[in-house]
Amino acid sequence: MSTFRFALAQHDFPVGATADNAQRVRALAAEARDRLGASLIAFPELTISGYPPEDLLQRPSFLEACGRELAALAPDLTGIAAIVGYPDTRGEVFNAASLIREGKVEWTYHKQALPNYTVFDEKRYFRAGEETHVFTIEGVRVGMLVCEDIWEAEPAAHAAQAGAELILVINASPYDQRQAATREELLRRRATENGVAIAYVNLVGGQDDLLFDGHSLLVQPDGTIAARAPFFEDLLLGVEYDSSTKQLTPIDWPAADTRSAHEVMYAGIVRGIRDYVGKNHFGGVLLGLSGGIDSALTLALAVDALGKDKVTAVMMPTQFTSDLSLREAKAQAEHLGVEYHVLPIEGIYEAFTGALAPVFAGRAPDITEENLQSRARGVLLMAMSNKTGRLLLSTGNKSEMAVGYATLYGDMCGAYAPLKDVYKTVVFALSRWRAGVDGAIPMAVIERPPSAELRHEQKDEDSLPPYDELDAILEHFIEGEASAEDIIAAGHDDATVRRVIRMVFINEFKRRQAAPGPRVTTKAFGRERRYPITSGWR
Ligand SMILES: Nc1ncnc2c1ncn2[C@@H]1O[C@H](COP(=O)(O)OP(=O)(O)OC[C@H]2O[C@@H]([n+]3cccc(C(=O)O)c3)[C@H](O)[C@@H]2O)[C@@H](O)[C@H]1O
Ligand SMILES: Nc1ncnc2c1ncn2[C@@H]1O[C@H](COP(=O)(O)OP(=O)(O)OP(=O)(O)O)[C@@H](O)[C@H]1O
Ligand SMILES: NC(=O)CC[C@H](N)C(=O)O
Repeated sequence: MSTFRFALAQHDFPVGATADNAQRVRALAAEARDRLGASLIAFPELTISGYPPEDLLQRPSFLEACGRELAALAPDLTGIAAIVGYPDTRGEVFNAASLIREGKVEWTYHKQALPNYTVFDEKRYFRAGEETHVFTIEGVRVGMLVCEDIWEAEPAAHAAQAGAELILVINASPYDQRQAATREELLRRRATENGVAIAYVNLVGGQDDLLFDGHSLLVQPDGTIAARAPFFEDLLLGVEYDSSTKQLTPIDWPAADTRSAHEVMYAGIVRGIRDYVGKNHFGGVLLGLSGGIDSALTLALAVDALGKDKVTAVMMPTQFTSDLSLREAKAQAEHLGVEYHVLPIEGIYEAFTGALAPVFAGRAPDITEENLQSRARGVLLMAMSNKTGRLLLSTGNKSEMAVGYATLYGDMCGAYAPLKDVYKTVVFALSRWRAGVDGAIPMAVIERPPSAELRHEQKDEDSLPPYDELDAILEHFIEGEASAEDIIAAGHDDATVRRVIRMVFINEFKRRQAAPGPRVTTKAFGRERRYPITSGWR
């Protein structure tokens, strides 16, 4: 009979911070040994470099630094073995996991399955490993896998055939709204196919447009989930494996997450803002607060991420700004306790149109004048960003980014776009939930009809289909890759479908210039959906 105790480090390992990441390995290994009595600790995929390091992997000096940090860990980790991920360079580069035990790097495993789809480009950087690896610790035979390895059947099967009774998978698996369910189903399948227990440890944190959710898992050989760690929290998790019963037992895990899917998405976006601002060393954020729902939700998210003292909201009214907008923007800013300014832009707008009058003589006002208002706001917000060192959040949502309903160099100004991958209908759902917690978003803002207030009595629905309909069409087209005919066959109006699809195609140029924002759906704009700007295909 043999039981052994190990630890899973569900933690953030920021990209490129090689020395800090190695220090975090030392600290967590000591804590796992002393507090949890663990004889092994496993860290997430590419621990030292962070994930994904992208083209840093093409710099020899970066690869050397990763190798150096890994080697320097060996003498420091005493009384506990550690599995640490890093890019291993041997002529070619491998996505590797090494076991450090008793002062030396005992072996190194190379990831066999390299993902090269959706947000992953691993074949651009890595050569695939070809060997199964099973090792013994405290009398238990453990199979070593790295992330995508478990998404294919063979690596786990080969480890089981080589005698593994427990499989340890270290991961950097990004969040999307369906991912947790997909992973669980997959892990159950691998456990039952091979009659092995599986311990799955995942990275946490925001990295540019990716969110890593943690949500580490323990799976019994019969496919039962023995434990689920909460989403988006840094945790050191203890585990006991009993080889006489082949069961895993969580030691001291926090209660399982009971949050709804929308609450988890909200928590992910909060984490994304906090990590983007913190890891890029900004003192805070600012945003234009219009009295509409997108900026109201963005403000609530920013305050939840950073605290009220690090957030500035600016109302910039014109003659088209309604009393409701002025009242509710002020009410929300006061309720949340953020720094709040009112900067009218009427004078700036008149100066612009006055300067342009000689060139525009004889031309009727049109969208040009609407865009000037949006751009005047962008100029003021960027000036405030320059002066205060606060980063500008842009407030556009996925529905708007899809159809180009935003002004280039206007409301598209900004460094990070928290709602970039959130459809407008989901903006409503998240806002209703958040308003219900403590009134962080005024109900009057949620219930009013969406309007850009760039001319009198303007409503979004004058120029766009109702958001329920728009989002349903967009989801078929973007996430589902459906054709116009498929979407029409699903019950949508022919002319509307064709108009929406046309808008998505012709607005690629705007999306290429848009700020990054956290990915929450199964197909986000950006690295995951790369369309040509110049294209004859409609
Ligand atoms: N293929 C292409 N490649 C590169 N650049 C291209 C281009 N096509 C146009 N352009 C350029 O882009 C310009 C047009 O883009 P842009 O200046 O942004 O202006 P545009 O797209 O014409 O207008 C902005 C749209 O956003 C809506 N809006 C604005 C502000 C807020 C909200 C809201 O409620 O959230 C909505 C507004 O109602 C309007 O539909 C053209 O004048 C041209 O310079
Ligand atoms: N009066 C205003 N004062 C401050 N910022 C504004 C104002 N009007 C627009 N903005 C900024 O421009 C963004 C886009 O605004 P707009 O109202 O045109 O569209 P929207 O998509 O309906 O957004 P929202 O729901 O926040 O109003 C807003 O989210 C806000 O950041
Ligand atoms: N880093 C990886 O190998 C991740 C790929 C995997 N399919 C996932 O999303 O979990």
